Amino acid sequence: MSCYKETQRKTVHQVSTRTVMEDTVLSDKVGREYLLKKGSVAQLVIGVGHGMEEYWGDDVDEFKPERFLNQGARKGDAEEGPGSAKAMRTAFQPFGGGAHLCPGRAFAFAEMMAVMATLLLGYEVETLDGGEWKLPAFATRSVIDAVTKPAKHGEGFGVNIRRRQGWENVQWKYEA
Ligand code: HEM
Repeated sequence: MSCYKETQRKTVHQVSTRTVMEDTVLSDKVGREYLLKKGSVAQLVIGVGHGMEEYWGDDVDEFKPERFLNQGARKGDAEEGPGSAKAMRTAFQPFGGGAHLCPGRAFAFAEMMAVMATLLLGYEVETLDGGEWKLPAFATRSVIDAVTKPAKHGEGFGVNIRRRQGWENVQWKYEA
């Protein structure tokens, strides 16, 4: 679960687009005000909050699933600031929020868990040279990328997959 969330944090870069219905003033926590004019288009880039040190701490650039461990137990924590359960909850919006919160999120989660469980149970997955797996560098992303891609189109990032011994003839069936 924590790997799933950390992968989303590092890769989901969706943009929510809204039309401003009325002149609206937003203020930030240092008191600066921003006027959003009626009729203009506002875009909220989810990946920005996913990469801000003030929410995640100075290890924000690392792939570190442990940060999501015990999140349920930490829910009521009074602690604030970088890396706190509260800060992470505020910044972590892979499925958007509010009226347009992704209705497919449970389905997407079930699909990903099914694929991961299948791979872990039934297959051997190895790097091309048989060595340790390393997180690839990410390509520079633009605001229109929903998901961050590996640099150089994933060059050198292949894996060998084969059926695990004893699981060669297993047929997989998924029910929801
Ligand atoms: C990991 C996979 C997915 C991610 C990261 C994701 C992310 C998002 C985000 C961020 C939004 C909000 C967009 C906005 O605020 O304008 C959204 C909306 C939406 N998603 Fe997903 N989504 C995923 C999978 C799915 C799946 C599997 C389905 C359908 C089976 C789906 C259907 C929708 C629909 C219909 C909306 C529009 C909801 C509305 O406007 O009220 N999504 N999604």
